[in-house]
Amino acid sequence: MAIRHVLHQAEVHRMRPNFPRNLKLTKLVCGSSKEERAIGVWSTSTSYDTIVAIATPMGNQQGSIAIVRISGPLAVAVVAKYFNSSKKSTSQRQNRWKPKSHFVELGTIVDDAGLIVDEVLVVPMLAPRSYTKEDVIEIQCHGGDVCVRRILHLCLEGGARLAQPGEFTLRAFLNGRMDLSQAESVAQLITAKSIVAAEAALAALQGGLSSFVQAMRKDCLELLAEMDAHLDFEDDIPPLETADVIERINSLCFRVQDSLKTSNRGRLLQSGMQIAIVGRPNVGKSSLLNAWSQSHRAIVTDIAGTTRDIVEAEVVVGGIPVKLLDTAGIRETDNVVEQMGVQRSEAAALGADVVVMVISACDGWTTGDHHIFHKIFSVKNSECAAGVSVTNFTTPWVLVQNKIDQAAEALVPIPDDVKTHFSKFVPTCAIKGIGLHDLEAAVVELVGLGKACSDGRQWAVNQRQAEQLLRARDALERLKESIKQDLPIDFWTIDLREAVIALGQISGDDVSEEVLSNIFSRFCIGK
Ligand SMILES: Nc1nc2c(c(=O)[nH]1)N(C=O)[C@@H](CNc1ccc(C(=O)N[C@@H](CCC(=O)O)C(=O)O)cc1)CN2
Ligand SMILES: Nc1nc2c(ncn2[C@@H]2O[C@H](COP(=O)(O)OP(=O)(O)OP(=O)(O)O)[C@@H](O)[C@H]2O)c(=O)[nH]1
Ligand SMILES: [Mg+2]
Repeated sequence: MAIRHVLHQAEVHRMRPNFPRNLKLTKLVCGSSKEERAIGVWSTSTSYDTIVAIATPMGNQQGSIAIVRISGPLAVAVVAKYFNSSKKSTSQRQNRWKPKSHFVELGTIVDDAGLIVDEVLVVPMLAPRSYTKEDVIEIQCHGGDVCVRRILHLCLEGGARLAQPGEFTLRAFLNGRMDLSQAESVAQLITAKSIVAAEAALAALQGGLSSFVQAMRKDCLELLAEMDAHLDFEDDIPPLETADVIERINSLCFRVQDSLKTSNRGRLLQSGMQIAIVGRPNVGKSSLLNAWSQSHRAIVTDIAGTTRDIVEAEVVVGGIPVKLLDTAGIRETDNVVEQMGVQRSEAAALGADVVVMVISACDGWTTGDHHIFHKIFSVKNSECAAGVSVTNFTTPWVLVQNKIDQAAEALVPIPDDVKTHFSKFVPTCAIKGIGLHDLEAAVVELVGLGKACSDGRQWAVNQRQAEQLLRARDALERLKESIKQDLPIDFWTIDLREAVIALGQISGDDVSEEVLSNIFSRFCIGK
């Protein structure tokens, strides 16, 4: 039968310091009935039951060692049922296993029938000195699915329940080990596909992003307190200095904007980057892809219209994986196959994170170039205007002027109205590999990959965090407007409160159950 505890809010916060204060919690459930398990990640993990999961990969890869991790008040009791320590003297004398925190113990796992299941190492980490701040026991057993699954089943029979995805880290968050942005970075670290991405996640895990956001939230709260004091005791305190308030809001806006700048980098670290190489036939797009990827992926001939389909090559730019897309030369054509190729080229350019447009330096800027540019640029821009990207990040365009070996001058004149839309101009000679270094440097700079090094900040915000930062920024902008229009202080506090809530959605101080479930359900089991 399930045991139910009814706890007061104060008691909840004593036991779970990071429990979001905006969530009303009237009842904590402790038990394992079907009905209670069906309540979901949130409700079950706010209870005090004991969870267990396999923390190491399962299935396809065969590891030599695997770890079963248990966390919760019954962790010691569950393991004690099955663990037979090789330190016989103590365990036999007291007839009960007494784990010593942070000391590894060798022994065997023995099932109810007395059969040895595996020889294991057990690592007890007793509350609060553990990842979840609860009693945690790790059982390190032999790899392969059999041992680890048998031990998992024993733990389940012994009184633990299977952990939901991300539930260990959810507990680490609720119990005050880390804030929400740090918890999110744990998932980012596990799924990182490059060293740079891992470094960014680690910087956030170490609290870089948390302290930045928490400092902003604290400043907002202080300002809010001053405004509230004015509303309550207007006559007793000197009036608010508008200039001072505006200055403080400006500083906040600047910091919000500063952190938003990392969001494009965050997106690219998470998912990699696609660069489309577009241009007229025969300007040297395929030669450029081959030179950049140091391969012969694409066929190169002096016949215009050689490339008909998208040709992909993988390179690493600024530490992140990049997919280069060589496309069919874009031109008006009656050939059906070539027409389809041209459509694919345009689609590739529309989906790319960076567009590299290649022209031939010996031909200069031709009407064909003009046509291609306007066609793709107008469609891509209308997408941005429609709000496809959260941070209004517009895709950078790079103009590569190829075949400089045959041109009279390195940089051909480009019409002014076109020139402004290109962020970088790079002269190259694809067949000799000249200018590729500059091209990479241009891309790194344009997508903000280099910034981490220059100001020492490595973390980058994810899409969810960027959305909240935008919300905070808009609220602060509205606040400035209200002050300028001399609206009553009540109006100011509405916007400022909104900024506080938005920042609290990043730190986890103000966060809905739905958002938490959403974040943690994307973790892997055992984390
Ligand atoms: N075996 C194992 N390896 C692991 C983890 C784990 O949980 N188990 N980690 C899980 O993510 C990561 C390491 N992170 C961890 C962070 C904090 C604590 C911890 O127990 N902290 C306590 C105790 C510190 C002490 O007393 O030395 C604390 O800070 O209070 C453990 C692991 C990666 N490697
Ligand atoms: N001199 C010189 N020739 C080049 C250079 N880059 C490419 N070429 C030549 O230009 C011709 C066309 O090169 P490709 O790379 O096939 O051109 P493309 O833009 O892919 O052409 P399509 O696939 O038809 O759209 C080939 O003969 C290349 O050897 C360069 O930098 N200098
Ligand atoms: Mg080609």
